[in-house]
Amino acid sequence: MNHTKPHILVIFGASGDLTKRKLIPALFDLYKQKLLPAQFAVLGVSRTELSDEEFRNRMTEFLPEEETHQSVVEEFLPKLYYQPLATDDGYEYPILRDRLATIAKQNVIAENYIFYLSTPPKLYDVIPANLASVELNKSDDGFRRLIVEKPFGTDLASAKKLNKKLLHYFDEDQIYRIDHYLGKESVQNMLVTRFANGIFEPIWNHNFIQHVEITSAESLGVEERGGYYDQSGAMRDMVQNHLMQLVGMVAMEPPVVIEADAIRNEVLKVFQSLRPIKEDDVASQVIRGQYTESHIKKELVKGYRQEKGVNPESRTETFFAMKFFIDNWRWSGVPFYIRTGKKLPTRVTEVVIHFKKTPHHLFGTSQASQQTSNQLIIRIQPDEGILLKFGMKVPGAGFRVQTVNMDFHYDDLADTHLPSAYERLLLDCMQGDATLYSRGDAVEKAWAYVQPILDAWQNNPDIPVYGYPAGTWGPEVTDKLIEGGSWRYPCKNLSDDGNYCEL
Ligand SMILES: NC(=O)C1=CN([C@@H]2O[C@H](COP(=O)(O)OP(=O)(O)OC[C@H]3O[C@@H](n4cnc5c(N)ncnc54)[C@H](OP(=O)(O)O)[C@@H]3O)[C@@H](O)[C@H]2O)C=CC1
Ligand SMILES: O=C1O[C@H](COP(=O)(O)O)[C@@H](O)[C@H](O)[C@H]1O
Repeated sequence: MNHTKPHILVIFGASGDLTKRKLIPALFDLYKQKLLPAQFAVLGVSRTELSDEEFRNRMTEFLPEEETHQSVVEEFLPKLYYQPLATDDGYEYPILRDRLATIAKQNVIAENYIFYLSTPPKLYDVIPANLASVELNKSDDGFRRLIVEKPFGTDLASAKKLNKKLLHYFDEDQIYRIDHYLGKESVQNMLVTRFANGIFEPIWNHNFIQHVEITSAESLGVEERGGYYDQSGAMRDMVQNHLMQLVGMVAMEPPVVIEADAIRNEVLKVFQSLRPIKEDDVASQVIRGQYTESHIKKELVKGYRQEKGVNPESRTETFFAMKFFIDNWRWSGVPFYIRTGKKLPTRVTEVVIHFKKTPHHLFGTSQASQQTSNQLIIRIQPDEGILLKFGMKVPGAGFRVQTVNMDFHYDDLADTHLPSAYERLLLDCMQGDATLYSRGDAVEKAWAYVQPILDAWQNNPDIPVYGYPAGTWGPEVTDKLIEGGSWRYPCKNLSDDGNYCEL
């Protein structure tokens, strides 16, 4: 059943990269699956002069080419409209209000509007103010929702300021702060793995878990985004938002119900329980790195400082790793390790739960032959799935133990469409479900947690930025972060490791 009410989705920043690469293809996929209401329209808005027809033509390039879709594409395109507008000029907003009313009338759409901010962040407070100036922010007759893209500020102070401004014009329940990691099917599956399985739930705590490792690696560098990235770095780009949200999902208590506030309350509690990092401990608990020139598969690869838009003396981190603790009943004493970086050997995001070893060594005399440490690997991407590693007897004489795999891959499910993160999140917002969107208080709490790290880096130039050759797993010193253990070095396929590893 389609629970989505008729509405118009207004995309600010419609001539930009995100709109063409992610938003329009996601909307098309929803349309194809008949998940959009019959009365639905998209109004693209930005300064570039384009007609409706020109906008439709531009977007066509980003829709799938398969012949079977051509008729669907032809049905979909007329739903797209375009309005050139100086988005930062309040005087132009009556034009927007009138255009919306006309589209609504033409298509018999009730005046329900979603405003998507896909512009440079400097407009995130300007556009809501301008919408309010023509009373597009509130209505008694229809809904008004605001989707805000990341980044939500660049530090704690700016995040608070942004929240305050947004809340001046929209209520919290109208605001949808997007974190596309929460839209990933495999991230949501973490809740199901944890809370729908009697075998996992009882052991998900400090009694059974030795440590938790979270990796989000990218093989790409900064590509065309050097200018943006050099002002941001891995901490602001990936850690404060996506990785913190993953930590929330792994560590949260069971919510009372699967509803937005119940889940978001539990995520907030995790952030509230993070043991604060002291500025003085940053050098030992946190590692930052930057990729340097190297050869990957015999090809010379640029170092970060040679990338377009990057300061040749930049100290911006393209790699980040950290050890931290969650001081609550469930996680007392369990170290968490996270790492993320660009130009690492492969693109992979996964959570590895390392279970404690058995209390007594029964089999064999050497450490290696006696025990395996069981691992549960939740693969977010690619090859989405779950892998359990456990010890089995090597057939034959004696009792030698070897580690074997039990795995599930989403790909094995026949005919299952894994929705893209934007597809899922857009649909949720259309249905008024904010469960997979970040709440303002949690965003601020996440910033508050990482702020001492940013301060330490700013105040203490002696904290090193370690170099690592592009195509490697980050600075060598990262290996020493995990006490008594080592990082998993994942391959493209979830189940591969050891002697065979396709990257
Ligand atoms: N691209 C991506 O994959 C991701 C992007 N984001 C975030 O989404 C937002 C949009 O990103 P992206 O599409 O890549 O950005 P682009 O630079 O490609 O597009 C920016 C858009 O904003 C419009 N715009 C309106 N007013 C202004 C103004 N005053 N100055 C500059 N541009 C203006 C531009 O169009 P015009 O010049 O015609 O007005 C353009 O359509 C950013 O905040 C980014 O951080 C987040 C995650 C991923
Ligand atoms: O938000 C961002 O995420 C992407 C990584 O997203 P993924 O879905 O491909 O894992 C990252 O490349 C980008 O720098 C960052 O802004």
